[in-house]
Amino acid sequence: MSSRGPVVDVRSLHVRFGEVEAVAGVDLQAEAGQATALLGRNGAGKSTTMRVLAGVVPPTAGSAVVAGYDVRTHALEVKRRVGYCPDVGGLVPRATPWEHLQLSARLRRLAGWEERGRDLLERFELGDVAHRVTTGFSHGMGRRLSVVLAALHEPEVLLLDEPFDGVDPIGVEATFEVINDARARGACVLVSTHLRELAVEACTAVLVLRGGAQVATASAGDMAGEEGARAYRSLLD
Ligand SMILES: Nc1ncnc2c1ncn2[C@@H]1O[C@H](COP(=O)(O)OP(=O)(O)OP(=O)(O)O)[C@@H](O)[C@H]1O
Repeated sequence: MSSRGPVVDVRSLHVRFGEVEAVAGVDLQAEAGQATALLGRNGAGKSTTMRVLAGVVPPTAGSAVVAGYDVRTHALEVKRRVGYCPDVGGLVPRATPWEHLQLSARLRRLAGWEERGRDLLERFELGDVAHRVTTGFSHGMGRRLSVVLAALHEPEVLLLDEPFDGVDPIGVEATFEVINDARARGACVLVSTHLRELAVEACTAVLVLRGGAQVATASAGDMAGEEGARAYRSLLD
Protein backbone atom coordinates (compact mmCIF):
# COMPACT_ATOMS: atom_id res chain seq x y z
CA MET A 1 0.00 0.00 0.00
CA SER A 2 0.93 3.65 0.07
CA SER A 3 3.77 5.13 2.03
CA ARG A 4 1.18 6.52 4.46
CA GLY A 5 1.14 3.18 6.29
CA PRO A 6 -1.87 1.31 7.60
CA VAL A 7 -5.24 3.09 7.65
CA VAL A 8 -6.21 1.14 10.75
CA ASP A 9 -3.41 0.56 13.23
CA VAL A 10 -4.27 -1.22 16.47
CA ARG A 11 -1.54 -2.05 18.98
CA SER A 12 -1.99 -4.22 22.04
CA LEU A 13 -5.60 -3.12 22.46
CA HIS A 14 -7.32 -3.86 25.78
CA VAL A 15 -10.87 -2.93 26.76
CA ARG A 16 -12.22 -3.66 30.20
CA PHE A 17 -15.78 -3.28 31.47
CA GLY A 18 -15.49 -3.65 35.24
CA GLU A 19 -14.49 -7.26 35.83
CA VAL A 20 -14.85 -8.24 32.17
CA GLU A 21 -11.87 -8.04 29.87
CA ALA A 22 -13.75 -7.76 26.55
CA VAL A 23 -10.59 -7.20 24.49
CA ALA A 24 -7.33 -8.57 25.84
CA GLY A 25 -4.53 -7.83 23.42
CA VAL A 26 -5.47 -7.25 19.80
CA ASP A 27 -3.01 -6.11 17.14
CA LEU A 28 -4.30 -5.22 13.73
CA GLN A 29 -2.94 -3.32 10.77
CA ALA A 30 -5.21 -2.85 7.77
CA GLU A 31 -4.48 -0.95 4.61
CA ALA A 32 -6.38 1.00 1.99
CA GLY A 33 -8.15 -1.28 -0.49
CA GLN A 34 -8.10 -4.22 1.94
CA ALA A 35 -11.01 -5.96 3.62
CA THR A 36 -10.29 -7.67 6.93
CA ALA A 37 -12.66 -9.99 8.76
CA LEU A 38 -12.84 -10.23 12.54
CA LEU A 39 -13.97 -13.78 13.19
CA GLY A 40 -14.82 -15.45 16.47
CA ARG A 41 -17.59 -16.93 18.53
CA ASN A 42 -20.14 -15.01 20.60
CA GLY A 43 -18.39 -12.89 23.21
CA ALA A 44 -14.97 -13.08 21.52
CA GLY A 45 -14.55 -9.31 21.55
CA LYS A 46 -15.35 -8.53 17.91
CA SER A 47 -18.01 -5.87 18.51
CA THR A 48 -16.00 -4.18 21.23
CA THR A 49 -13.01 -3.94 18.87
CA MET A 50 -15.28 -2.45 16.19
CA ARG A 51 -16.70 0.05 18.70
CA VAL A 52 -13.20 1.21 19.54
CA LEU A 53 -12.43 1.69 15.84
CA ALA A 54 -15.67 3.65 15.40
CA GLY A 55 -14.61 6.03 18.19
CA VAL A 56 -17.52 4.95 20.38
CA VAL A 57 -15.69 3.06 23.16
CA PRO A 58 -12.24 4.20 24.36
CA PRO A 59 -9.42 1.71 24.83
CA THR A 60 -8.50 0.82 28.39
CA ALA A 61 -4.90 0.21 27.29
CA GLY A 62 -3.01 0.06 24.05
CA SER A 63 -3.73 2.23 21.04
CA ALA A 64 -5.95 2.46 17.99
CA VAL A 65 -5.28 4.88 15.16
CA VAL A 66 -7.91 5.18 12.43
CA ALA A 67 -7.31 7.20 9.25
CA GLY A 68 -4.41 8.87 11.01
CA TYR A 69 -6.34 9.83 14.16
CA ASP A 70 -5.96 8.35 17.62
CA VAL A 71 -9.41 7.21 18.79
CA ARG A 72 -8.57 8.23 22.34
CA THR A 73 -7.77 11.87 21.60
CA HIS A 74 -9.58 12.48 18.28
CA ALA A 75 -12.81 10.48 18.46
CA LEU A 76 -14.76 13.12 16.50
CA GLU A 77 -12.24 13.10 13.64
CA VAL A 78 -12.45 9.32 13.60
CA LYS A 79 -16.27 9.40 13.49
CA ARG A 80 -16.14 11.75 10.49
CA ARG A 81 -13.97 9.32 8.55
CA VAL A 82 -15.64 6.02 9.29
CA GLY A 83 -18.90 4.52 8.16
CA TYR A 84 -20.11 2.31 10.97
CA CYS A 85 -22.82 -0.32 10.90
CA PRO A 86 -23.26 -1.27 14.58
CA ASP A 87 -24.22 -4.82 15.52
CA VAL A 88 -27.45 -3.61 17.11
CA GLY A 89 -29.43 -0.38 17.28
CA GLY A 90 -28.67 2.80 15.41
CA LEU A 91 -32.08 3.09 13.73
CA VAL A 92 -34.87 5.48 14.68
CA PRO A 93 -38.15 3.49 14.84
CA ARG A 94 -40.41 6.32 13.69
CA ALA A 95 -38.24 7.41 10.79
CA THR A 96 -38.31 5.99 7.27
CA PRO A 97 -35.18 4.76 5.45
CA TRP A 98 -35.21 7.93 3.36
CA GLU A 99 -35.39 10.08 6.50
CA HIS A 100 -32.45 8.12 7.93
CA LEU A 101 -30.45 8.97 4.82
CA GLN A 102 -31.52 12.64 5.01
CA LEU A 103 -30.46 12.85 8.64
CA SER A 104 -27.12 11.21 7.99
CA ALA A 105 -26.49 13.51 5.00
CA ARG A 106 -27.37 16.59 7.07
CA LEU A 107 -25.10 15.59 9.95
CA ARG A 108 -22.23 14.98 7.55
CA ARG A 109 -23.04 18.01 5.39
CA LEU A 110 -23.21 15.86 2.25
CA ALA A 111 -24.33 17.43 -1.01
CA GLY A 112 -25.72 15.62 -4.03
CA TRP A 113 -26.17 12.34 -2.16
CA GLU A 114 -29.75 11.61 -3.29
CA GLU A 115 -28.96 9.54 -6.37
CA ARG A 116 -26.44 7.38 -4.50
CA GLY A 117 -28.94 7.03 -1.66
CA ARG A 118 -31.69 5.88 -3.99
CA ASP A 119 -29.32 3.50 -5.75
CA LEU A 120 -28.16 1.94 -2.47
CA LEU A 121 -31.74 1.47 -1.26
CA GLU A 122 -32.62 -0.22 -4.57
CA ARG A 123 -29.58 -2.49 -4.40
CA PHE A 124 -30.62 -3.60 -0.92
CA GLU A 125 -34.24 -4.00 -2.02
CA LEU A 126 -35.39 -1.24 0.29
CA GLY A 127 -36.69 1.00 -2.51
CA ASP A 128 -40.30 -0.05 -2.00
CA VAL A 129 -40.16 0.69 1.73
CA ALA A 130 -38.09 3.88 1.45
CA HIS A 131 -40.99 5.91 2.87
CA ARG A 132 -42.25 3.46 5.46
CA VAL A 133 -41.25 3.91 9.10
CA THR A 134 -38.77 1.30 10.28
CA THR A 135 -41.03 0.13 13.13
CA GLY A 136 -42.01 -3.33 12.05
CA PHE A 137 -38.99 -3.88 9.82
CA SER A 138 -37.64 -7.41 10.03
CA HIS A 139 -34.22 -7.93 11.56
CA GLY A 140 -32.72 -8.46 8.10
CA MET A 141 -34.29 -5.27 6.73
CA GLY A 142 -32.81 -3.31 9.62
CA ARG A 143 -29.38 -4.85 8.98
CA ARG A 144 -29.58 -3.94 5.29
CA LEU A 145 -30.53 -0.33 6.09
CA SER A 146 -27.65 -0.10 8.58
CA VAL A 147 -25.20 -1.14 5.86
CA VAL A 148 -26.67 1.46 3.48
CA LEU A 149 -26.25 4.16 6.14
CA ALA A 150 -22.64 3.14 6.81
CA ALA A 151 -21.79 3.28 3.10
CA LEU A 152 -23.71 6.41 2.02
CA HIS A 153 -20.91 8.95 2.45
CA GLU A 154 -18.22 6.72 0.89
CA PRO A 155 -16.12 6.64 4.06
CA GLU A 156 -12.37 6.16 4.20
CA VAL A 157 -12.92 3.31 6.68
CA LEU A 158 -15.99 1.09 6.47
CA LEU A 159 -16.82 -0.85 9.65
CA LEU A 160 -19.53 -3.48 9.28
CA ASP A 161 -20.45 -5.33 12.47
CA GLU A 162 -22.44 -8.51 11.75
CA PRO A 163 -23.77 -7.19 8.41
CA PHE A 164 -24.90 -10.67 7.30
CA ASP A 165 -26.83 -11.58 10.42
CA GLY A 166 -30.34 -12.66 9.37
CA VAL A 167 -29.86 -11.20 5.89
CA ASP A 168 -31.17 -13.03 2.81
CA PRO A 169 -28.96 -13.89 -0.22
CA ILE A 170 -29.82 -10.69 -2.09
CA GLY A 171 -28.84 -8.62 0.94
CA VAL A 172 -25.62 -10.63 1.27
CA GLU A 173 -24.81 -10.02 -2.41
CA ALA A 174 -25.53 -6.29 -2.04
CA THR A 175 -23.23 -6.17 1.00
CA PHE A 176 -20.46 -7.90 -0.97
CA GLU A 177 -20.91 -5.21 -3.65
CA VAL A 178 -20.65 -2.42 -1.09
CA ILE A 179 -17.44 -3.97 0.27
CA ASN A 180 -15.96 -4.38 -3.20
CA ASP A 181 -16.91 -0.85 -4.25
CA ALA A 182 -15.35 0.54 -1.08
CA ARG A 183 -12.13 -1.40 -1.70
CA ALA A 184 -12.03 -0.27 -5.33
CA ARG A 185 -12.10 3.40 -4.30
CA GLY A 186 -9.32 2.77 -1.78
CA ALA A 187 -11.28 2.47 1.45
CA CYS A 188 -10.20 0.18 4.26
CA VAL A 189 -12.95 -2.29 5.22
CA LEU A 190 -13.43 -4.29 8.42
CA VAL A 191 -16.18 -6.86 8.77
CA SER A 192 -17.03 -8.52 12.06
CA THR A 193 -18.91 -11.79 11.80
CA HIS A 194 -19.17 -15.30 13.19
CA LEU A 195 -19.92 -16.62 9.68
CA ARG A 196 -16.58 -17.97 8.40
CA GLU A 197 -17.75 -18.80 4.89
CA LEU A 198 -19.09 -15.31 4.22
CA ALA A 199 -16.06 -13.74 5.88
CA VAL A 200 -13.63 -15.45 3.55
CA GLU A 201 -15.73 -14.60 0.52
CA ALA A 202 -15.99 -10.93 1.44
CA CYS A 203 -12.49 -10.33 2.79
CA THR A 204 -8.81 -10.70 1.98
CA ALA A 205 -7.48 -11.17 5.50
CA VAL A 206 -8.87 -12.74 8.65
CA LEU A 207 -8.19 -12.12 12.31
CA VAL A 208 -9.56 -14.71 14.72
CA LEU A 209 -10.47 -13.67 18.26
CA ARG A 210 -11.13 -15.93 21.23
CA GLY A 211 -11.92 -14.71 24.72
CA GLY A 212 -10.92 -11.15 23.76
CA ALA A 213 -7.51 -12.22 22.55
CA GLN A 214 -6.24 -12.63 19.04
CA VAL A 215 -5.47 -16.27 18.31
CA ALA A 216 -4.60 -16.06 14.62
CA THR A 217 -4.15 -13.83 11.60
CA ALA A 218 -4.43 -15.46 8.22
CA SER A 219 -5.20 -14.78 4.60
CA ALA A 220 -8.83 -15.42 3.69
CA GLY A 221 -7.65 -18.29 1.48
CA ASP A 222 -6.21 -20.10 4.49
CA MET A 223 -9.60 -20.04 6.19
CA ALA A 224 -11.61 -21.10 3.11
CA GLY A 225 -13.12 -24.46 2.23
CA GLU A 226 -13.04 -27.70 4.23
CA GLU A 227 -9.47 -27.20 5.31
CA GLY A 228 -10.19 -23.66 6.43
CA ALA A 229 -13.21 -24.88 8.39
CA ARG A 230 -11.00 -27.41 10.20
CA ALA A 231 -8.32 -24.81 10.87
CA TYR A 232 -10.93 -22.38 12.20
CA ARG A 233 -12.54 -25.00 14.46
CA SER A 234 -9.20 -25.93 15.94
CA LEU A 235 -8.60 -22.28 16.83
CA LEU A 236 -11.90 -22.10 18.70
CA ASP A 237 -11.45 -25.28 20.77
N1 LIG B 1 -20.79 -2.58 27.79
C1 LIG B 1 -20.39 -3.75 28.31
N2 LIG B 1 -20.44 -3.98 29.64
C2 LIG B 1 -20.03 -5.15 30.16
N3 LIG B 1 -19.56 -6.19 29.43
C3 LIG B 1 -19.50 -6.02 28.10
C4 LIG B 1 -19.92 -4.81 27.47
N4 LIG B 1 -19.75 -4.94 26.12
C5 LIG B 1 -19.25 -6.19 25.95
N5 LIG B 1 -19.11 -6.83 27.11
C6 LIG B 1 -18.57 -8.19 27.30
O1 LIG B 1 -17.35 -8.27 26.60
C7 LIG B 1 -17.21 -9.53 25.97
C8 LIG B 1 -17.02 -9.36 24.49
O2 LIG B 1 -18.23 -8.87 23.93
P1 LIG B 1 -18.36 -8.47 22.37
O3 LIG B 1 -19.75 -7.97 22.18
O4 LIG B 1 -17.25 -7.59 21.99
O5 LIG B 1 -18.17 -9.89 21.67
P2 LIG B 1 -18.53 -10.35 20.19
O6 LIG B 1 -17.39 -11.16 19.71
O7 LIG B 1 -18.94 -9.19 19.37
O8 LIG B 1 -19.79 -11.28 20.45
P3 LIG B 1 -21.12 -11.53 19.56
O9 LIG B 1 -20.71 -12.37 18.39
O10 LIG B 1 -21.99 -12.27 20.51
O11 LIG B 1 -21.67 -10.18 19.18
C9 LIG B 1 -18.45 -10.34 26.36
O12 LIG B 1 -18.14 -11.11 27.50
C10 LIG B 1 -19.46 -9.26 26.70
O13 LIG B 1 -20.41 -9.73 27.62
